[in-house]
Amino acid sequence: MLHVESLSKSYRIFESPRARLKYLLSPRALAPRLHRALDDVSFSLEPGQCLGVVGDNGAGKSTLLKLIAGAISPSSGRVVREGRLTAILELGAGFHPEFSGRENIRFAGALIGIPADEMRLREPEILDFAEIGDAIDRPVKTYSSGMAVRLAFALVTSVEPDILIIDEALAVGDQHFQRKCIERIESFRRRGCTILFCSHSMYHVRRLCDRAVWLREGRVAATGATEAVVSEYEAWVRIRDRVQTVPDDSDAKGGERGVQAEVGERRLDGVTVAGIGDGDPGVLESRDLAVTLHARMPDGETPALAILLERSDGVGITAVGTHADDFLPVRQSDGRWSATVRFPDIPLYSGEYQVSAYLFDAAGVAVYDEWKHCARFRFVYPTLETGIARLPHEWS
Ligand SMILES: Nc1ncnc2c1ncn2[C@@H]1O[C@H](COP(=O)(O)OP(=O)(O)OP(=O)(O)O)[C@@H](O)[C@H]1O
Repeated sequence: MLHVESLSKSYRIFESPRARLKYLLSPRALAPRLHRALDDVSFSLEPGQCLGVVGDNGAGKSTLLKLIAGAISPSSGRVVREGRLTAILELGAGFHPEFSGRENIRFAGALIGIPADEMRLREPEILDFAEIGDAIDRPVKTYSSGMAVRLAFALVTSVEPDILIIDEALAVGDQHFQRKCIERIESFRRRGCTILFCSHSMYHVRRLCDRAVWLREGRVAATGATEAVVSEYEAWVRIRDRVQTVPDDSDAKGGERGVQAEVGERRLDGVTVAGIGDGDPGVLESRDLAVTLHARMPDGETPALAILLERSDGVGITAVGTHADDFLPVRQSDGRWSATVRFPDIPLYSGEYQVSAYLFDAAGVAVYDEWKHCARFRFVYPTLETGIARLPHEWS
């Protein structure tokens, strides 16, 4: 239904409007800087699949959706799609501000290829869904952003498309409107409509999408089943939010330091999980889970070490760190720092689990190194209950 192949987009960045004009008038003028907003993105969607597009502000989500909708053209790569596509790209974009909502409905019909008389037939249903009352005959420039998006959503979904693109449309609606939108999106999906849904609301992405793609600085950071991708993104956000500027006297080049930082002297140097048998993943042979972390730090600095334990589908179980538990890692004779965390009689159910390791500064603020999913294991618990963890409990 939709095939996106090595899609990239670079925007030209001009120093000023004047520089833009000069460049347009004379190709020999100073060439603009290029900003790569999307870099080599590929995926395919089948009919009825709903893809959530997640990522930080400026990660390239809207650029991707605009390219798929054909609103802008790619610098390289291609989009192959079938059937009728409709899109809500930017709130209210496409509406003419001076004209009324009703007039805009008629223009929009022409734009999405619906004849005027058919559009008139659909009008009552659109008005009914948008629920903006008399405002339909007022100029769109007087609408609140919530009203504009109600009308945009009602309009775009008045004809069932084969591919529907929704960029952040639910964010401004109230709960009643969000519920209606979700119901409509779900009914489209059941009937085989392919949907791309971009949102900062992980709740909505989890609710609506069966697949997700996480964009980071224009590149695909993760893609796959929604829960795995969204949890990975959320874990990364949690870590990133703890990041602060590294002091000037460090070997860092300054600025904000993310989890991908390559700080040569500050790095993880080994992670082991005790008692994992052969296999992929091997079975944890003990009821206790013990993870040992090793790290290197420059002389005079102490590290904080942490692990994140997740189910293999990305559902987080727990994150623990030496800084939070007031434990100082131990300096070994070879100069490495080490710490072992032990979970006695680990309260998990049978399943596959993964461990990620992190190296922080002593306060647990700056992230120096991260080994994501560096160890995996299977845990076998001899009863049939399911869930995330076995909570201590009692009956009475
Ligand atoms: N027309 C443009 N000209 C120049 N740069 C642009 C243009 N449109 C977007 N960009 C830049 O491209 C990058 C990706 O922007 P995009 O709008 O796709 O991000 P996004 O993930 O949708 O962000 P948000 O969550 O804030 O909507 C950003 O750095 C943005 O500043």
